Amino acid sequence: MPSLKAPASKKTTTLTVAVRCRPLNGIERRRCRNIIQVTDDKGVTVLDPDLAKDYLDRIQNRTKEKSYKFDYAFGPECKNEDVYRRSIASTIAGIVQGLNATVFAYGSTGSGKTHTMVGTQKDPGLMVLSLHMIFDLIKKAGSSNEFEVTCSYLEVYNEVIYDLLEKSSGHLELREDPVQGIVVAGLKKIKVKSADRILELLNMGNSRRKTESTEANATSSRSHAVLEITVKRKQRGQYCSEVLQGKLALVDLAGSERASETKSGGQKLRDGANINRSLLALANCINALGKQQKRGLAYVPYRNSKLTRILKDGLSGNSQTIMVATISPAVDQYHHTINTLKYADRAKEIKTHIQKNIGTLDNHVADYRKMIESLQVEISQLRSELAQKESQLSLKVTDKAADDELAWLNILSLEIGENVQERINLQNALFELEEANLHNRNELQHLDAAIVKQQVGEKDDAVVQTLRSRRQVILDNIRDNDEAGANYMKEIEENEKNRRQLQEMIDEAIKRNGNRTYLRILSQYRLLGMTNAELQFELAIRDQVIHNHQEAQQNLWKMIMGLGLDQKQIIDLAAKQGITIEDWTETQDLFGGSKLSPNRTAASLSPFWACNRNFGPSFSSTACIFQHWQNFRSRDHFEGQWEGSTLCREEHLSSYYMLSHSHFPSPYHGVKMTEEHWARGKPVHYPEKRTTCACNPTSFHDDFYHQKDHWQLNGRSQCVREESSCPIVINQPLFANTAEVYSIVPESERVFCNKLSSCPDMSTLHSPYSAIRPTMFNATNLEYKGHPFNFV
Ligand SMILES: Nc1ncnc2c1ncn2[C@@H]1O[C@H](COP(=O)(O)OP(=O)(O)OP(=O)(O)O)[C@@H](O)[C@H]1O
Repeated sequence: MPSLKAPASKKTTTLTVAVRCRPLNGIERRRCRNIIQVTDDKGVTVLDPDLAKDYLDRIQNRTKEKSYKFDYAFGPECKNEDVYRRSIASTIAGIVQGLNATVFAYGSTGSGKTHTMVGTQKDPGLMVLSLHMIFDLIKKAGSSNEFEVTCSYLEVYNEVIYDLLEKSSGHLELREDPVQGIVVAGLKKIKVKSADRILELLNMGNSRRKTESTEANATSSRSHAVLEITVKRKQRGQYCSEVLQGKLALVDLAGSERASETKSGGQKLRDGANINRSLLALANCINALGKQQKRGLAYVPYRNSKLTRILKDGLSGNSQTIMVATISPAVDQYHHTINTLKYADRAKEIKTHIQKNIGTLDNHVADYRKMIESLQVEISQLRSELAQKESQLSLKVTDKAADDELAWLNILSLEIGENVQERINLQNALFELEEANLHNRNELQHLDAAIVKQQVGEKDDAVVQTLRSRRQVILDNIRDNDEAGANYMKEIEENEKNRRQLQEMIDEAIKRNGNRTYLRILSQYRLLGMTNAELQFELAIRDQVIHNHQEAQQNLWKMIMGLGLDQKQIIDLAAKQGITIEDWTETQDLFGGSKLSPNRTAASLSPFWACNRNFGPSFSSTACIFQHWQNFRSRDHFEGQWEGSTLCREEHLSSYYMLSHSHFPSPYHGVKMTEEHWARGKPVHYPEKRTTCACNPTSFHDDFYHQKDHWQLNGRSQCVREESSCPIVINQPLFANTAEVYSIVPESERVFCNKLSSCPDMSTLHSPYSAIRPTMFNATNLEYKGHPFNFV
């Protein structure tokens, strides 16, 4: 069981924003006026672009001149070295100490992003300078430390991720790892021993990067490039020393432009639209994050583009982040310049949290990761086998129609992959939105209570006014988030429609074709099956991490309980720290079984419950379903029994996870119940041992067996007792199936099943209180087990 570890110290910091103005180029010097003044090492003034002002503007002193202050400002005379030394170097030094950092250049096309990040031979950019510094620091650290440096380089082009260190990279997908955050599955990570080796790789990657000549820039980057350097540090010769892991992401964004300005068409126009989509998503994230500091929980739409998902950590997670906003001094770039400075100004508000990454991986998580790695190896083997078979096939193929068909199938399989990824992404977005709104609703409740208290008692108008305006902000957030949720739902519907179309196309192809194509489809399916398995393992890891967190939280609660504080004192103390206790009953078994706070509403429950309620069947049936013990709480039968919520969770088709929620009668997990544990239908003794079980549904029935007085599922007792009036009392087995969740409300001696989600009608049960998964307790099953458990 994981123990509660003292957390590594976390420091909240704001994004560092540096503005850099490039010099006018030859053509601009002849044709344009310079409108940028870097007033000091922090200030930038954009002069009014209109020299000929109309009379009214002049007499009213109206001007478009604007001044800004940033952390750093660099004029046209500054070299990359100056930018690096003043604004970046100290952050880079943290990488070898186990800290994360992100540096990205943001600005319109031709404003100098690539010049700043990549640079030239004469004026090497921030990527090159950072690498040299990292290796210098490693050298200085001496022989007592052991270092491992790895490097990856990717580009996002037209919303597809490519590996720039691979000669002909396929499409790569993003994966959400609960420990590492967003990772790019299959991205090559090369171990490097010197800065020169990385520079070699960098040059190779840059030569593969998509660039085009546009009206605005002769070598305009059409893709967003991310160079990531990971530095692991360990004390040499020590068997079990801490491993520090620092990560540096250096990002060169593609240029944003208007199609009309770049005079682009065709493919270029498509690139432009996708580039702008990513940049728009980035701008929206900056907006929301900037706002969030002032407004509470507004949803941040990271999921709207691959770029923002990749940059998520740099924008709000564990990273010291530096934004270099690049601007052109040319008067005809006035609007772009103001736009860039506006976002740079907003970005100053963004907060991130920096924390040393100290190796503390649990063994089982590492095991899962190994499994994923071996699966990935298998997938890549399968891919190359497939490629081999295809080339053999194509040697024999003379028929053009068949070739076309194969090409079509290739596109189709890519589309299937994208469709699945998109659906997962959208559903995760819904979860996040729901969680954000849950916090908002919670705060709303507290605010309402505080307003009523003020109005009834102290009557301080200023306080009431402040509370009311905060309330309005929260209401706005809820509305915005609900709107975003509705849009995501629409996108899910659209995605589902596409999925059906793809399925129909495959069915049609199978019907029409002979052996070869059919086999090909099967191979593709197998490949997708592997990817699916990989995704399920990701979920398993996530569940495991959630479970560990719950355990750690429980230990924390124990500690708090040990201090002898009562419920109110704890809530007050937590509120002072800005912490809202959402589910008080989670703590109740730690209070020695005392009953607490029965008056909860959906808003104060755990997020899982509310997500089920708010999104209804279509949401829950595709993501996860949760059931709440609350259904029973008001009933007399349950006086004195547990009243916490139970979380049952099923993900995808092949894995079935049941997480112990601490207030679920967790003392019983993994423990066989015997007579002495029961008195008048209630448990009287809490054994100590706890486990969480995970089992495969195919073996569900076999694992679930009945013994004299208890049912047991993979080591978890289900507490069954026989009574004369009703044959079996099942006290608390609550199960969720992908599309079926039932609660059973006790009605005197009878129990009625309530349908909570889409499922066939359920019969009435002869049992005072129970909730069951019907597929498990069907009549045959019970007859087979020899129990008089009757369906009416
Ligand atoms: N600080 C600078 N000093 C000298 N030349 C610069 C500077 N910044 C940019 N340039 C020059 O301006 C031109 C455009 O710069 P760059 O390609 O870096 O722009 P960009 O913002 O990356 O454009 P895009 O978004 O289209 O890729 C290049 O020729 C580059 O050498």
